[in-house]
Amino acid sequence: MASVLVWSRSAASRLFSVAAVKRMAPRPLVFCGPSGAGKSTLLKKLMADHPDRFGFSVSHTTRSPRSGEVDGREYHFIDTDTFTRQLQAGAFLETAMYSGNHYGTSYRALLDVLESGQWCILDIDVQGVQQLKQSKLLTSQYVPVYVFIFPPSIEHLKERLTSRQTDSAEAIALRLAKAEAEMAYGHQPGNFDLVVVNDDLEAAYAKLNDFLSPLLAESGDS
Ligand SMILES: Nc1ncnc2c1ncn2[C@@H]1O[C@H](COP(=O)(O)OP(=O)(O)OP(=O)(O)O)[C@@H](O)[C@H]1O
Repeated sequence: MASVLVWSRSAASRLFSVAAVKRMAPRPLVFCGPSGAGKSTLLKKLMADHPDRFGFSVSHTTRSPRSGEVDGREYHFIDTDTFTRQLQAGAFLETAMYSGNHYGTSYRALLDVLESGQWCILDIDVQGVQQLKQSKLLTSQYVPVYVFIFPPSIEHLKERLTSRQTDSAEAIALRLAKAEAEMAYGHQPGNFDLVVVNDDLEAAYAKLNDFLSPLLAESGDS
């Protein structure tokens, strides 16, 4: 009887520690939405409210480094042949092409952040989200949280992109053209765990934070 009790205690503590390990696992946080919807603005607030809980993975790109950019810090800068080889070897979780250059998030880059104990923010477009949803590693081991940020309207989006003053008129037109299809994907039920309309910034942030805070608490102190 005593030995059964001893076994039960150790079994219970084993079970408890397995549950604790599961509970502790940080998660990939996927942020999607049209350019100018306010993803970076909301992420900045989230990171300020939960210091040290989030990290960004370092992507690979075939574009040339800009002045001040350091290989391995802003991006891993690689040539097209290397990108193609790594892509064929299955190194990337998601890839995209912008302005004639390849970009990709490698499994390794994501795992580096998660294994350091931080949630990993993935600010990616709809194609990236679709690729991520195919990933067996993510669905079985690391379950992402998918968030979509909507602007109040296309008119607001245009106004925000224009007043941000970071893009040419041509680039803004391209971003707006892409926005409609992206928002249609965001509207489809089941594609995202949370959708937020970023109209009033404080209200939008409160909705995001109310949703994420309990999830963060599950994987450590928030
Ligand atoms: N709720 C809001 N009301 C008004 N302006 C906002 C709001 N949220 C963000 N903005 C402004 O809109 C502009 C676009 O926001 P932001 O750069 O965060 O968008 P983004 O989705 O990260 O875009 P991108 O994908 O191009 O990086 C910024 O100038 C930002 O200050």
